[in-house]
Amino acid sequence: MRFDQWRKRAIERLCLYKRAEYDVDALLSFITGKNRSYILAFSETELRLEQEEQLEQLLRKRESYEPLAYLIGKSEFWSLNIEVSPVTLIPRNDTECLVEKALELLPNHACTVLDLGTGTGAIALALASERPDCQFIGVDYLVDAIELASRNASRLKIANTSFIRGNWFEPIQGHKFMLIISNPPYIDELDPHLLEKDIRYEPLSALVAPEKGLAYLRHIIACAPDYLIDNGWLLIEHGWKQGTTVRNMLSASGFNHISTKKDYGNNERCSLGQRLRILNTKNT
Ligand SMILES: C[S@@+](CC[C@H](N)C(=O)[O-])C[C@H]1O[C@@H](n2cnc3c(N)ncnc32)[C@H](O)[C@@H]1O
Repeated sequence: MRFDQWRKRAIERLCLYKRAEYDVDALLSFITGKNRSYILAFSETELRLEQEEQLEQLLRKRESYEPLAYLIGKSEFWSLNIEVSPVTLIPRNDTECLVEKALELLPNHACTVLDLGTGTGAIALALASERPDCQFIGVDYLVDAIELASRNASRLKIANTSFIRGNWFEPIQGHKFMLIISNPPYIDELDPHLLEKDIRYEPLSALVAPEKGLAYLRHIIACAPDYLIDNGWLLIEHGWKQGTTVRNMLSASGFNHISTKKDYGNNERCSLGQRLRILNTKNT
């Protein structure tokens, strides 16, 4: 079968998807090793039999909503080509608003940043690519995620990152950071969206938190002041309905200059607060 014939049939089969054409071209590109321009320009090229078989298998998986990123093993985040795997979350476009905000918060001089629940390393790598003068440490409790993030760093040749396995702050005891950034799991385990289409394939370990989705947000916000230098910032992603609760948590932990940033869909997506210098008011 020719490229154009396979394309046409595959687009028809994925017609219920918003991005059917994009997905079909990505699969074709993944199997043939040719980019989209080549596929369109040389549309009469014949597929080999084994390529047709591989494409059929992938198309069936995509028809069952298996995410494209898992099928082709990569996803784009902040213009970086990130390797992904089902051990952790596929980086979301909305998370790029944390990267934007973090770049505004970072001072002009070199400093150290902690990315908690780093997954693929997407946030740390995006920031590190923009700020080669700073150091970025990513923590995740899954060894597979740490290996994935480290592979991404070496493939992208981003040297100012390191990835450590551990439970939230446990592996960085005694260290302090200018910025702590985190996209922790924050979905309530009873949220019906977890049963929907593509999201069913992503690991619950990256999505779900106890206490109606709030447990890890609460833990990170409560502990962060001990790991921030004076005037350092905490920037944390949360669900679009969790903004008020997260702002209250930040306030209860003594943060100042608390605010919330909306994502590209105009939903509250991340909140931030600054740990101001604790002044010693006693006259000694
Ligand atoms: C929502 S994903 C975020 C991944 C990545 N930062 C991103 O934005 O695409 C949350 C990540 O937190 C990690 N995680 C869950 N519990 C953790 C814990 N107790 N300590 C450290 N990381 C944890 C998960 O393995 C997962 O990779």
